[in-house]
Amino acid sequence: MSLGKILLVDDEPAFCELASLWLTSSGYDVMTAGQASKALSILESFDADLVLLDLSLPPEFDPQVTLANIRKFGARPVIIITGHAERELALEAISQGAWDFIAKPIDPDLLAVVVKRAVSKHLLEKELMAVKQHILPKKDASDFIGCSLNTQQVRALIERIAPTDVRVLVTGPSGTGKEVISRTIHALSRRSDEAFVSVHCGAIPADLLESELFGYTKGAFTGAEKDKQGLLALADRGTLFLDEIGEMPLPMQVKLLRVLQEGTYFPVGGRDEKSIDVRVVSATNADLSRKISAGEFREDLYYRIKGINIETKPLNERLEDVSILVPSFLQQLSNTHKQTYSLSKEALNWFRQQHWPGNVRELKNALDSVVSIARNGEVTLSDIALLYPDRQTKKVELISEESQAIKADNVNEMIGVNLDQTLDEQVKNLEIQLIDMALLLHQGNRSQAARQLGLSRQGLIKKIERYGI
Ligand SMILES: Nc1ncnc2c1ncn2[C@@H]1O[C@H](COP(=O)(O)OP(=O)(O)OP(=O)(O)O)[C@@H](O)[C@H]1O
Repeated sequence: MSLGKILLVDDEPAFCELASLWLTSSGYDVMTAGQASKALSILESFDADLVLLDLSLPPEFDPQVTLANIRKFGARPVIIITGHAERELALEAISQGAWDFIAKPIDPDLLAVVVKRAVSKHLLEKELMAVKQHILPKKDASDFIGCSLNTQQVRALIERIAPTDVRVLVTGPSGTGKEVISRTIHALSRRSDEAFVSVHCGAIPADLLESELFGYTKGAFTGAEKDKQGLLALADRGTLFLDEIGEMPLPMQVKLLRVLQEGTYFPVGGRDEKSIDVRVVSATNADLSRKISAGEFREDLYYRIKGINIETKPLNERLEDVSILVPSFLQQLSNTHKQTYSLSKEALNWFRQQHWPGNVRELKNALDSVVSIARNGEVTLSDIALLYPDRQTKKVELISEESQAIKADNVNEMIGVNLDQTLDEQVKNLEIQLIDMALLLHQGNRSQAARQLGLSRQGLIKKIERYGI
C-alpha cells in the first residue's frame, strides 16, 4: 500500500530521477514536473499529499516568483528544496506557507523524516475533514433544492420546526420531495445522531406490518424461532418515517394510535410492554380528508400524526425551481461519476419548458438518462431529441394562480444560476430577480409585491434602493 502521493518539482532531470527512485522505493507514489505551471496541471488529476519544490524554476529562475506561487498548491504541505540555503529565504518560504525547508545536497535520512512527518500530517488532516463532514450536523435545509417562493417557504418551515419534537405530516404529489423534506427534518434535529427509520406502509403486506413494526417474541407464530426487534425499536430515540401512511390498513391504524398516545407497545406474542421515544414524521400523496370521509382513515390518528403539515406543490406550479434543480443534480452526477458534465443553454431551456407530471423524480431521471448518452459530458438538445423525440421544445404557461400573468420564458430568463459566483452574489441576484418578479406580477404595486415576498413595504423599498432596482 502506498504511504502517500508526492509531487516533485525540480528542473534538474538527474535529481528528479534519483529522488523519485528513492521516494518510490520508500513506498510513495511519485510524479515529477520541471516547472510550476506543469506541476499545477498535474495536481488536477494527482491529488498529492506533499509537494517537494525547488525554488529556482524556469522560465524565470526567480525564487521570489516561486515563493509567491506557493499558495496555489492548496492545503497540502510544501517542502522547499533548493541550493539557495540562505536563512532569509527559508524564513520567507515558511512565512508564505511552506511546511519546511531542506537544502541541497540532500541528506536522505533527513528527507525521510521530514517527508514522513509532512505526509502523515496531511493524511490525518484529510481524515479529520472526512470525519467532521460525516458527523457535524447540517445547519440548513439546503438539501431541499429550489428557488421558488414556495420552496423557500418550505425550507424556512423545515428549519423552524426541525429542532422541536413536533410531529410532521408531509403531503403532496408523488416525486415532489416529501422524503427529502422528512430526512432533512431529521438531519437538522437533535435526533440526527440516531436512526432515521423509514417504513413504507403500503409496501409491507398488511399481515406482516404489525410484526415488522413491533417485532415479535420467540414462538409468537410459526417460523418465529427467536425474538426479533421491530422497526419501532430500531427507531428508538430517532425518527420514525411513516411513508404512504394513507395506505396503512385500518386495524394497524388502531395499534399505531395507541403507540402515539401512550408511547408504549407490545411486541407480537410478547407480554413485556416496551417504551419508545420517537419523533414521527409521516408522508402521503393521498387526500387524507377524503379517506377519512370514506371511512378508510381514522380521524383520531390523523390528528395525532398531523402536528404541522408541510405541503409540497407539483413541479409545474413552481417551474422556476427547474433552473436550480438541473444544475444541482448535474453537479451531483459529476461528483458521483467523477466527471464534469455540462448542459447547453438550449438543453437547459428544454428542461425548463416541460410539464413534468412525475415532478422532480421524473426530471431527475430524465437528466440521468440524457447525461448517460451525452458525448464528452456535454448534454445538447440533440441528445435529448434522441431520448425524447416526441417532446418538442415548446413554450409553456406557468399555471400557479399568482403567476398566470407571466410566461414561463420570462420567469426562466429572470431566474438564472451561475455556479461561478459566490453565494453572496448569487443570493443578491436571486433577491433582485424575485423582487423584479413580484413587482411585475403586481404591476409595480410595492405594497402587494412586499406582501407576496413576506416583507414589510418599508423593507421592500429599502432593498429596492440598496440594489438600485
Ligand atoms: N426539492 C428537491 N431537492 C432535491 N431533490 C429533490 C427535491 N424534490 C425531489 N427530489 C428528488 O426527487 C426524487 C423523489 O423525491 P422523494 O422520494 O423525496 O419524493 P416523494 O414526494 O417522497 O415521492 P413519493 O410520494 O413517490 O414517495 C428523489 O431522488 C429526490 O432526491
